[in-house]
Amino acid sequence: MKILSAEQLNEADKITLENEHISSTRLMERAASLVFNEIHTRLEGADIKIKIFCGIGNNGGDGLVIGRLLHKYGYNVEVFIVDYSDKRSDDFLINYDRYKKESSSWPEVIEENTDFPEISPGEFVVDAIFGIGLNRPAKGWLAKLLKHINNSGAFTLAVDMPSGLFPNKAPQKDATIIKANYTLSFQNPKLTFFLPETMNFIGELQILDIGLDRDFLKEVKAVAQLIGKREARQLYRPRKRNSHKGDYGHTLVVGGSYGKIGSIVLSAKAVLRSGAGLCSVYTPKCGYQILQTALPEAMVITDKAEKELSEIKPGLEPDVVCFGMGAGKSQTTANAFKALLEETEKPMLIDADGLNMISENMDFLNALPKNSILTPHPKELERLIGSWEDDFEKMEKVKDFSKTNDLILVLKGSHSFVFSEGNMYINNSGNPGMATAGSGDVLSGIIAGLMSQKYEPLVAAILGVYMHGLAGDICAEEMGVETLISGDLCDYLGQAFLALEKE
Ligand SMILES: NC(=O)C1=CN([C@@H]2O[C@H](COP(=O)(O)OP(=O)(O)OC[C@H]3O[C@@H](n4cnc5c(N)ncnc54)[C@H](OP(=O)(O)O)[C@@H]3O)[C@@H](O)[C@H]2O)[C@H](O)CC1
Ligand SMILES: [K+]
Repeated sequence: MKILSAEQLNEADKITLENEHISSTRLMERAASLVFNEIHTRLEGADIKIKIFCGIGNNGGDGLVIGRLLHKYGYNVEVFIVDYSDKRSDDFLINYDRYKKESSSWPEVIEENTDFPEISPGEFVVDAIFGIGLNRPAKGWLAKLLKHINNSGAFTLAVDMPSGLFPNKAPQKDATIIKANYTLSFQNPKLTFFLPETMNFIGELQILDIGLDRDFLKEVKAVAQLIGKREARQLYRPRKRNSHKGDYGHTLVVGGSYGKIGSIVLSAKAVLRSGAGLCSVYTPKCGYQILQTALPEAMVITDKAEKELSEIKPGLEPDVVCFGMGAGKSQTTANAFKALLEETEKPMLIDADGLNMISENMDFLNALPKNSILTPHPKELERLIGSWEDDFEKMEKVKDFSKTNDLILVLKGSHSFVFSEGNMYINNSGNPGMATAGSGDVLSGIIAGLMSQKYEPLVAAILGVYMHGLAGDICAEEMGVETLISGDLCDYLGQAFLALEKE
């Protein structure tokens, strides 16, 4: 699904009105009715106190329509006009009049602190103060009102966006923003819904298709692509019936050091569980028995050194090399890594200590095969590209870094991001249970396993990140987020592939 900016959504709005020959008031009615339906379906007429806070723009107009419909269906609803400006929009005014005509009570107007209503924890708040039109931080009594709502403990539903959050810009450090329990957003998700600094404001997210112009939405260049099941399924290639293990490639996992052999066991297991035909592991001598015992399906080749990688001479030609997990970063290993980079022509996957060694020897980047994949977590990323002011600066820096160096960068996080050629893909599977030791080693193995099956590196990165999250989601459903450990992710990959194939 495309993530669009406020400007693009306003443009879509305009084109829809022209092409459908409808008024903006009709479109508002359509959008807000969908929000009403969602509320009505869940509340089923319950006698719960509903307070709707409406701004004076079109987000506020939506709030008035929702209020009118809830009133019509007999809900216990109170509407408040948050009067932060006298530039009321036309559709706000039309719906303000309609609300007054069709409802027995008139909305209360809030103009200062003393007008704030009391809100109890058991109430239901609808936040329709600001939508995508927010263009500066909320200040003064308005910011206090947002805090008042946040502190009430009431269940808060945000219409289109939590008020105070920009759709495609970082908030100021001290900004006041509605902390929604649930966000019903129109047509397309907005970028700040997925960034680490702002994702916690939206609560649970649901996108409502309000029928904006299909052709426009198809053609417009997205700010980013959100990768869900539908998108992942389009990338997935089911196996042909008539095939053998040679068709699915050979992955070489290189890494491990004394005390860190578990990392490559996890990666190698994930390589095989994601469908690679063959997996070899190149590791210091101390890893031999562990690997042969823990993963008999893998072949093991050992370095001449006992405890660390000293020269990487596997004597075979794999389809893809997955390097770095548990490798350590001694000078000996760094030299071996540099030589490996220089000898390898096919795109590689580099993780963990491989990334750290690059950060300490940035000239290694010149030897990295084009289209290789780097999979840093935020700390490893910082070592690679330096620090950033906010999520937006980080994204710009990563885009530049991946473009300048002709590589694909997977930034791991609650929503992992994939960057390639200036484009951004945001993963929408996964859960907090996956923040556990070795989770990244499994991800590297999945992506490398897909690469060896001749998925293009970018496709392998996007699909791999999605499958990793999906395995985690299925696993967490069954065992809970606390209990999940990385080995489980490998074990649940099978269910994840089955779930992907299912409609
Ligand atoms: N896009 C669509 O397809 C549809 C959108 N709908 C809804 O419309 C809103 C967007 O409405 P809009 O009127 O553009 O903007 P807002 O309601 O979010 O904001 C209103 C005005 O508030 C002013 N503003 C911005 N920031 C502040 C601030 N910090 N303090 C005070 N005032 C502020 C700003 O005007 P200025 O001229 O003062 O700058 C805004 O214009 C969208 O989110 C949907 O809910 C439709 O109903 C369906 C179609
Ligand atoms: K809102």
